Amino acid sequence: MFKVVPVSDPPVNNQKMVYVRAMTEYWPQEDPTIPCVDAGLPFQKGDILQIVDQNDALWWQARKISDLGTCAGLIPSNHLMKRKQQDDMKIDEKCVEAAGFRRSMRLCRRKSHLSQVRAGAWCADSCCSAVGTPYEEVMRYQRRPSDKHRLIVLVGPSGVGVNELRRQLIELNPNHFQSAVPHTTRSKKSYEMDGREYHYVSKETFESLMYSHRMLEYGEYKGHLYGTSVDAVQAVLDEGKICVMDLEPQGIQVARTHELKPYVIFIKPSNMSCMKESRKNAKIITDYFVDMKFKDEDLQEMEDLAQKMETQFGQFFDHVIVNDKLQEACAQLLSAVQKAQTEPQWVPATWVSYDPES
Ligand SMILES: Nc1ncnc2c1ncn2[C@@H]1O[C@H](COP(=O)(O)OP(=O)(O)OP(=O)(O)O)[C@@H](O)[C@H]1O
Repeated sequence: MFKVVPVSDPPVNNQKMVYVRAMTEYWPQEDPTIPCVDAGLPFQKGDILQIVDQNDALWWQARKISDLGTCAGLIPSNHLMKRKQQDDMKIDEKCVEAAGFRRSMRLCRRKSHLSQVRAGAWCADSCCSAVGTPYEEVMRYQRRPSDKHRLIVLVGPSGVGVNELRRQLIELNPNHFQSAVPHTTRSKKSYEMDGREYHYVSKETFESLMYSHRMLEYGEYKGHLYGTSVDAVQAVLDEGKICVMDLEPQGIQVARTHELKPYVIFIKPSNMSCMKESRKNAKIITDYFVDMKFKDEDLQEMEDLAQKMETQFGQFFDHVIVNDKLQEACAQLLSAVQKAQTEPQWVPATWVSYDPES
């Protein structure tokens, strides 16, 4: 049975329009259970959908907001999509593959301790999100000038230029952009100052932050713990500045809270031939060598990892920047960061209607 909904504005029957972010993808052609393939609406992770009708328990009608002029199409209801995901054994295969993500020792982040400790978490986190919430209800949010700034999160495969872009952005206006000061359990060096390079804390203090979920990411390196706390980010935001941080992608879900309202930017490598040209003088730091030149296999590895990140975490990316020419990427980053703070954006509905009492 179908209900035919004419394309109209305002909403039919004065129903409140519901908007959702697709946390998974859907291809009607590959779904043998859809009542009418031609009526199906294909969508990708991260697409924002306007739900036109959700009266049927199994099949909803929706439009993509990028294409509101077109007719609504059929999509599986929340309930049906969850059931499909649970039945779909492919999810398990993806997990096995994801669990194999390792940054090589050769092309390893300086914060390699983080990736090593958290590598196993990629699998668990991504699968939870896959079977947990097929659709996340979203609303338009526009930051008022009196509100704190949104946290800017940069994500990307190791070596793509996340740190370089963050550095360049901060250099443009250090009074406006700032990184959060990380915590460490290692002892302070003579030239360092508490609260400048790091917050130097005991293992007990660090662990209590970890267990009370106040660490956005953390890991161990040469026997010492390192991490970035929610409070360190808040301290930057409380000063009226924009906090810019890079995160491993599995940390995105931890950061996605009403308090931080992160805007996630994925930094992506361009194609191999462009990368070979733009990175011919670039240097990377590995666990063993400082200032190594990029090899072809490093660039290939970067491309592969970027693809996997997009497949697994693309639903969380608010914006994507291809980092080919550095100055262009930097200009794009500045513009995206400004838009995130001044223009309406889709965010989880719970961030807008947040009730601290509930
Ligand atoms: N668009 C670009 N063109 C040329 N060189 C670049 C570009 N982007 C970054 N680089 C250079 O590539 C190298 C690696 O960049 P960066 O350290 O920022 O990588 P990353 O993504 O932070 O990874 P890691 O955490 O492993 O260092 C640096 O030498 C940086 O200056």
